[in-house]
Amino acid sequence: MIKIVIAGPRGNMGKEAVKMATGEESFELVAVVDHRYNGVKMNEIPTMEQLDIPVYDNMTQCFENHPCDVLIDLTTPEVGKKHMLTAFEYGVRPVVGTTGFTDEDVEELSQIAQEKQLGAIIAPNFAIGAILMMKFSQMAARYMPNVEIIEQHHDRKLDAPSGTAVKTAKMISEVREEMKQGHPNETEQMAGARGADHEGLRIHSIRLPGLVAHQEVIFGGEGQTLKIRHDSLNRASFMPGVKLACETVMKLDILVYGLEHIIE
Ligand SMILES: NC(=O)C1=CN([C@@H]2O[C@H](COP(=O)(O)OP(=O)(O)OC[C@H]3O[C@@H](n4cnc5c(N)ncnc54)[C@H](O)[C@@H]3O)[C@@H](O)[C@H]2O)C=CC1
Ligand SMILES: O=C(O)C1=N[C@H](C(=O)O)C[C@H](O)C1
Repeated sequence: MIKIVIAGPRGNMGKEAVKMATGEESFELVAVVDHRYNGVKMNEIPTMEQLDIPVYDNMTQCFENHPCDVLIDLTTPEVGKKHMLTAFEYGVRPVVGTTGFTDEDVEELSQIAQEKQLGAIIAPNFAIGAILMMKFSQMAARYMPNVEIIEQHHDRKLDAPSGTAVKTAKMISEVREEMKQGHPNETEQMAGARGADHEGLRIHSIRLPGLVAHQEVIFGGEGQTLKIRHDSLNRASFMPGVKLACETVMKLDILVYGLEHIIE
């Protein structure tokens, strides 16, 4: 039985993760952490799943009262990092879907995981199809290095570009030399028209109500284009990946950044 705590249980992802964790026979949800509520049960909060599970507004207090194996964090980057540091102190393995971590954050957290020999997973995208989209894009970039990313998300999203777009760009950079794209003399008539620049690869972020999470990676070559696209149509699409991460993190003694390292 893997004992789990979830941070962010009222969020889009947190709600889905609560359903997943309580629906799995080998998982036990022991508590949740939400910055607005403390000392109540989930079923006393109308916006939470109606469960007889304690709610804390403080991770330390939560871990003191409920020893557990895995923390699932689905909050914001500042909060997620703090939660991870507390989890490491208590020997709890973090599974983090929260996006917006800097390279320095990931490096710092990796070092701590290594020192403590404690498993941790930060996954910018838990959807299996999105992992494949990233892997296929890396494969295509070897042959078609002119590439741009268009990511589309709901308008409640805080970070841009998305964690998935940043991870895709980094994976492409492993096989593509830094290269400026477009006309050498191009200018932006309006700031931002050419999107964000990752080693010459452009990333464009669209935010609109009605969207969930979508990404298209477009490659251009002489007389041809290639488009690799993934769409998450709901948050349930992420849950098989969250489940797999919770199971896998128990066998790790380092931090793994990206589910592509787990799905071979
Ligand atoms: N890795 C993946 O596959 C996915 C990652 N995400 C990421 O997960 C994060 C959450 O996304 P959503 O659920 O859509 O956002 P959301 O805004 O619906 O939920 C975030 C929740 O965190 C809670 N929160 C904020 N501060 C907190 C604190 N100190 N302690 C406990 N809870 C706190 C908020 O109350 C809110 O309920 C974002 O960073 C998003 O980019 C989202 C979808 C998929
Ligand atoms: O905020 C979201 O919704 C999502 N965030 C992740 C990201 O930033 O890539 C994963 C997915 O795209 C949904």
